[in-house]
Amino acid sequence: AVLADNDYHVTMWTRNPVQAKEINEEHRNGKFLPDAVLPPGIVASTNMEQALFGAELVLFASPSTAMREVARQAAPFIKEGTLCVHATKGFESVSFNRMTTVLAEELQIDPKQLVVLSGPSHAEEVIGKQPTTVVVASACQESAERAQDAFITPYFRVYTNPDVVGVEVAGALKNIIALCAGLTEGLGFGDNAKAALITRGLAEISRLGTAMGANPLTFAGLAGIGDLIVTCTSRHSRNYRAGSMLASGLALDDVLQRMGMVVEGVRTTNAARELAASFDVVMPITEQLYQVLYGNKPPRSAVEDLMGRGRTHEMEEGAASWGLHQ
Ligand SMILES: NC(=O)c1ccc[n+]([C@@H]2O[C@H](COP(=O)([O-])OP(=O)(O)OC[C@H]3O[C@@H](n4cnc5c(N)ncnc54)[C@H](O)[C@@H]3O)[C@@H](O)[C@H]2O)c1
Ligand SMILES: O=P(O)(O)OC[C@H](O)CO
Repeated sequence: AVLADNDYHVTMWTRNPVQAKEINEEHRNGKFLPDAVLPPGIVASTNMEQALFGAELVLFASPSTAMREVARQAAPFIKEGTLCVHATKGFESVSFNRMTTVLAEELQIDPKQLVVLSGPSHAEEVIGKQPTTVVVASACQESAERAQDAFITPYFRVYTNPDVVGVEVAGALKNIIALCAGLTEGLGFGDNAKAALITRGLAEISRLGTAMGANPLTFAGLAGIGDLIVTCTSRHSRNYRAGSMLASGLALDDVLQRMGMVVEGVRTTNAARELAASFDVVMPITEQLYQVLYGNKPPRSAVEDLMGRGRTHEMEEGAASWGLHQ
């Protein structure tokens, strides 16, 4: 819808013919955005070749689990020089690859053509043209600026950033903390607990991200603290809502069934735990959520264990010195 507002001819690809028909004939996407009317110029197709014909920009927005499969189908129809942007917030299962890695492998294009778009941007508000800010990151400044030009509108402000790793890692990991924020709300805890999760969550996201090669400052930006705030506080967040349902005692499978939409934080918790182990990074919140999701640990015990951890310094080892600030 943002691209259509910028006068692009937009074709959406979906595997679901009923959804394509609804978009084409009623300009609605009822299951996902029930209250919205789509710009009438948007066309939907189940035919990948038709959808990508002549495209100068392709936006991949599948769940992370489907990215490789969708990119593989798209690859034969993407021409040289096409800008490939993705808005997916997660890692690939098993390989724990970032999404630009998956896209580079499947599309066989120069990584300079790849861009990640991330930040606090619930679709329900973007479609209503509510003021929203996002970041586009690419290894190539020109590609980032092409994406910025394509997406920027008076209600959708786009910043650029060269830190692809940081923007992708921040966007994926914030969903873990949002699940936890929903859990604490469901347990009846208050705003102090939520603020603690956001702050200490940001600390462990930054630790893993910098170990993976990110610029620490990215985590103070839109993809980092910006998306953490919105996902940990918004009624639109599926991760937050799923966390709150888990706290009510529902089994994980039942929660996912009821959500009927992707809850990226569930798989990302496993991915982050594995990445933390391989980069030798401590992620206590992620570890406790993993035990709740995959080890049947009662959420209340997880909170007790987090609160009862050994005493630590707020900053990284060596990042602060008593002598300097007294
Ligand atoms: N919804 C938001 O506000 C929002 C904002 C920014 C980023 N994201 C990210 O975008 C990604 C997608 O989220 P969403 O909200 O659109 O999820 P969703 O669950 O609402 O929709 C996912 C769509 O992908 C389709 N799909 C699933 N598996 C597929 C496959 N194998 N092949 C083809 N299509 C498949 C589903 O049928 C559905 O239409 C996620 O990584 C999410 O974190 C979402
Ligand atoms: O609904 P969620 O929890 O998947 O969050 C959607 C977006 O990532 C918010 O920026």
